[in-house]
Amino acid sequence: MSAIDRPSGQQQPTPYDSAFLKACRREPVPHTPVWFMRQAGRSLPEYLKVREGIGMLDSCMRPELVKEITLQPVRRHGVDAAIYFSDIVVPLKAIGVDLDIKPGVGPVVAEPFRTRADLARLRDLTPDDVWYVTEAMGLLTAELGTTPLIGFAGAPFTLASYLVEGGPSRNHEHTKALMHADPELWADLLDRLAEITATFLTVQIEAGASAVQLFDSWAGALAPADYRRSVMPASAKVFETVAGYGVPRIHFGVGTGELLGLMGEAGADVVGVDWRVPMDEAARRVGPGKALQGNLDPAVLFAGPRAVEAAADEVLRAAAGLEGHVFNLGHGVLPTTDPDALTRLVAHVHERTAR
Ligand SMILES: Cc1c2[nH]c(c1CCC(=O)O)Cc1[nH]c(c(CCC(=O)O)c1C)Cc1[nH]c(c(CCC(=O)O)c1C)Cc1[nH]c(c(C)c1CCC(=O)O)C2
Repeated sequence: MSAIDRPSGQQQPTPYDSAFLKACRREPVPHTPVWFMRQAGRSLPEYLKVREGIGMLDSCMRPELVKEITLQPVRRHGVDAAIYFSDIVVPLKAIGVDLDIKPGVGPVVAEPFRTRADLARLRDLTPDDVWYVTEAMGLLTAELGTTPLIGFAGAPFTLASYLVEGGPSRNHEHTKALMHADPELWADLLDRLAEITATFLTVQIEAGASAVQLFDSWAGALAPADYRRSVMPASAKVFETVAGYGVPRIHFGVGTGELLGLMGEAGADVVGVDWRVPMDEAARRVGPGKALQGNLDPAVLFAGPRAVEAAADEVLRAAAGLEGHVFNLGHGVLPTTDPDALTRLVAHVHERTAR
């Protein structure tokens, strides 16, 4: 039985009836569910402790450690979902791309992708390449019980940006240059990445993920016409490949106010919204038939409890008319965030929205 099937008879309870999955399916909820992008990580002292002396990518390949880090924010904050501890570049590393995650910088690729010959460096991903994901997810779902586990992957465009730039980039100039100068090579590159990403998500769903999120973090750098023509087909292919499992598919990017409609159209069930667009306006842009996730500005968490509550209430007011709302930040938890501010925020949203 997969994690999303409705439990029946004497079977173990599953996450199917959790507030998070109900909100994703746009069903009535007992309270608005909350989780935070980057909830597992540097804001938690218990994370820093277990990660001591272990590289980021190494830590992603140790199932017991992944289990512990994934569970930490669930235990501490009482969030409504766990997000699997990994990184968007893990599947690329798993097929042999020479890359590392540099602390304070992000993913750095030894030899940037620029030519057709580079495509040969992107072989198919197989489940065996990421055996540790299957193992860690098995450990996690056994422990999480009715709490849903969210799997994730980087979207083809965001992965391509790291590969082509060779690392984090403000302007994505090499990536956009390739997209415009050699549309055929660009399409082939994104299609390769879509296949790898789809396989990576499939592995996670088969191992028990109750929902999956596609992070197209840097898609907001694109004009809508370029997104539609040169990026959306690859992301749509990813969503289409995993559609048959029936697990909610979340699609998120930063600065994507002008792309929200297209990001829904790409095949998402839930569209992630950053803090720049109010939730009611985001709902208009996305259109009917989709749930929304978001969108408190992560920097507001530094403003003290009263200001955080006021800002959270504003998000809830704007989202009040939505059919499905998953409360989240508009981007990831900032590393210096006070964890207690997150714990208080979860309790506040639950209290305010209890029905
Ligand atoms: C763009 C992107 C990356 N990785 C990810 C994205 C998309 C989300 C987003 O837009 O923020 C996704 C990601 N990365 C990580 C998670 C874990 C799950 C969670 O959300 O709690 C998730 C969902 C762990 C991580 N991934 C990384 C860390 C920090 C490294 C560490 O703790 O040593 C963690 C906890 C490293 C990483 N990896 C990446 C960056 C930009 C960084 C930060 C670099 C830095 O500032 O040090 C690439």
